Amino acid sequence: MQILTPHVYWAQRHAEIFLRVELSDAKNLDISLHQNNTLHFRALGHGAKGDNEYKFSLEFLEPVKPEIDHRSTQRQVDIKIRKQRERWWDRLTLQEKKPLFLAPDFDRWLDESDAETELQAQEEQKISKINVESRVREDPYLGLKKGYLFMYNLVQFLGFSWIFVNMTVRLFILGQDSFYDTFHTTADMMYFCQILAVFEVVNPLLGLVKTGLYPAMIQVAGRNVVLFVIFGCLEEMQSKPIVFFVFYAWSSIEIFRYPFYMLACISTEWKLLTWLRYNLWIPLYPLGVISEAVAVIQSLPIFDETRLFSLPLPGFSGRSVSFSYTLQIYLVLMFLGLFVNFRHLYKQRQRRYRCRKRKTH
Ligand SMILES: CCCCCCCCCCCCC[C@@H](O)CC(=O)SCCNC(=O)CCNC(=O)[C@H](O)C(C)(C)COP(=O)(O)OP(=O)(O)OC[C@H]1O[C@@H](n2cnc3c(N)ncnc32)[C@H](O)[C@@H]1OP(=O)(O)O
Repeated sequence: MQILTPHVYWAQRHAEIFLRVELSDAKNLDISLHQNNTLHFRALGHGAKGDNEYKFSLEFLEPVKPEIDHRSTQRQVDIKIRKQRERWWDRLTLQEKKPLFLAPDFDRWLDESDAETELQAQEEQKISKINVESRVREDPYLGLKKGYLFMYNLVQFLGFSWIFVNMTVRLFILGQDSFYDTFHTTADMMYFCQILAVFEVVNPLLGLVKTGLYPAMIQVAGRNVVLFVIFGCLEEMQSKPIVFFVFYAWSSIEIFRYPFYMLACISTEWKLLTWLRYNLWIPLYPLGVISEAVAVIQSLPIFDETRLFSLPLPGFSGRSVSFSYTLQIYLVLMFLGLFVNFRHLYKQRQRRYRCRKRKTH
């Protein structure tokens, strides 16, 4: 039997060296370290030249620790070696010329600055773990708070799911006809969910969640104006198709946002759900605001006609200022609110993916 050299791929971190030996079903592994910096490898396995004995030696640039971790899988042999001094190496081997059988492992490859970022992220993770653990020790009501938040999110999730499923099923069955009675079929549940949504503002006020207070206020107040004032008070608005678009935009995001929070309460994360929570708003938020704006615009002549909520002018008997003027100011506020919340959601998204990127690199 010939003795051959396998292909070896390598990568490093500040503290470790990773070697991947391309040898499947490796047996009789003999991996040893000599004089602190020379690795000898010998094994029987299936490599580039079929079933054979393969071996190689590597004299490392600097001394490494004597203990070697290795794991043989069906496809390869993974070896992890710890450096004696935690520092970045310019190359793997003492000899400047790279051995022919050695190549970078691009699956694991990081350059020095990426490796530093990874190290930093690991440190931050450790610190936040310690913080969480100490918070758990410090806060005797943490379980109660998490339980309350979990229940709150569950109820909202069920409420918005009911609305979303109801509207979707009716859309499939009735087509466009379903637009006209969205309000009559789903308003009670929407009232319930949006009254409950006042807790979106209460929760950060009580320090239960890290939500920005103003974005939450804008969100809740903005939706409740449309729901209770525009749709709730004007019967003429209730049978308009725009109700469908407003309710659909709201419920489409909430069926993902609330389960995302539920999982956060039990320290769990589903990548797809996180992705949906932090991306779906990009098309939905402008669509939602545009739909709400259309609803407000459609209500203006109705307020002019019915004089509902109009402000009596003192000294001008029988004359009043129509509520539609207030709503026109509100329309401007809406777009300011859209800007504030869009920026907030964008920052939340950046924050989430910055943390994730650090974790996965
Ligand atoms: C009468 C005067 C009226 C004046 C108002 C005038 C302006 C009106 C403007 C109206 C515009 C509104 C338009 C709107 O209605 C349109 C739509 O909604 S369209 C549909 C699309 N919409 C969306 O996508 C927005 C959905 N809403 C939100 O995302 C939130 O409400 C918002 C406050 C905007 C942002 O959320 P938040 O700041 O909480 O961000 P995060 O989700 O990243 O959470 C931060 C951390 O807090 C934890 N958290 C938050 N809530 C909970 C909870 N309930 N349970 C558990 N944990 C929670 C979350 O996990 C994050 O923690 P970590 O950082 O550790 O991950």
